[in-house]
Amino acid sequence: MTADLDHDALQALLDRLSKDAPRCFNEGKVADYIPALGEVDPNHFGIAVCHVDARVQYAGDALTRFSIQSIVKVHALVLAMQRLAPDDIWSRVGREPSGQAFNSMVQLEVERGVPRNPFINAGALLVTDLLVSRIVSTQYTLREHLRRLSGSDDVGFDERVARSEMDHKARNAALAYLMKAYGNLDADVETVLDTYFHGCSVAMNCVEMARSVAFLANRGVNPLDGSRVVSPVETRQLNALLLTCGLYDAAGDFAWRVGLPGKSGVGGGIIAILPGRMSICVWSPRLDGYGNSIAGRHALEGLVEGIGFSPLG
Ligand SMILES: NC(=O)CC[C@H](N)C(=O)O
Repeated sequence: MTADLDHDALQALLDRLSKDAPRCFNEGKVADYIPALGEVDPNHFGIAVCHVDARVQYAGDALTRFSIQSIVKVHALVLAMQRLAPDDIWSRVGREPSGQAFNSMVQLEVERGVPRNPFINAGALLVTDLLVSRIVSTQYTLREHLRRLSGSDDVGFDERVARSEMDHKARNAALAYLMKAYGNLDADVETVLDTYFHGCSVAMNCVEMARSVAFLANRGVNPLDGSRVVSPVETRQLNALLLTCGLYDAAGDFAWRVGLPGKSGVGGGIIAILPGRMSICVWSPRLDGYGNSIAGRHALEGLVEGIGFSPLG
């Protein structure tokens, strides 16, 4: 097993992945259903890893901030797990892969307003509802949570992106109202949407993002400051959910190719966890039809191959 590539060998691997990434730049396109996201230069690529001893290594545009979008669904769920009893969460949202697009409506109707998991849009709206119903100033709390986890105290919302999402809210609003109609959403729908869109709008770079999820590689402890984020059992549960549901209806293919728990966002970011070793964040804005970064996924395949180890064998 070569899981413990030394510093220089891993750096050489990250540099090579970054150099090879432009090969993917003729495929896929930037998410433009949120107009403010459509303005991003599509040909960026960045990659960062955060080791469980808090050391960071990176290559490419790893210090350029991007819209974290659905990756925030992980941080929002963690906040809910910190503040609420398990039953309060899991009686309202499932833990099964959806096999449907991240913003699909069909299943939600058939399953009477109970989202399949917290990582599709309906599930994240539900988690947001849990948060806004119980926490005063959820946006502020979420921002502080991200700042603490990433170790960057200027991480914040991109108001232009949040507004752009609100201006094009129809589908997310439909999901939220459908849950409301089934009695599975307590708070005011517009408040839930505004809070959810602000979470999606947060701008972070690959280094900040890798740091913010390093606790998932470290049995629930943030290696930056030694603070406990979640318990070891909750860490395992979160990683299980990431592996089965983190890339929506491409979760099976991602597990097949990369073999790591992961979460993508339509800003082109993907996080992945190598338990016991490191967290990873890649970013490249061109997306495939599932809303996942093409160059990002390729790079993660290359990284796992280069490291020669995955928790799946
Ligand atoms: N997959 C994503 O990143 C989707 C997030 C986006 N803000 C949306 O709600 O549509």
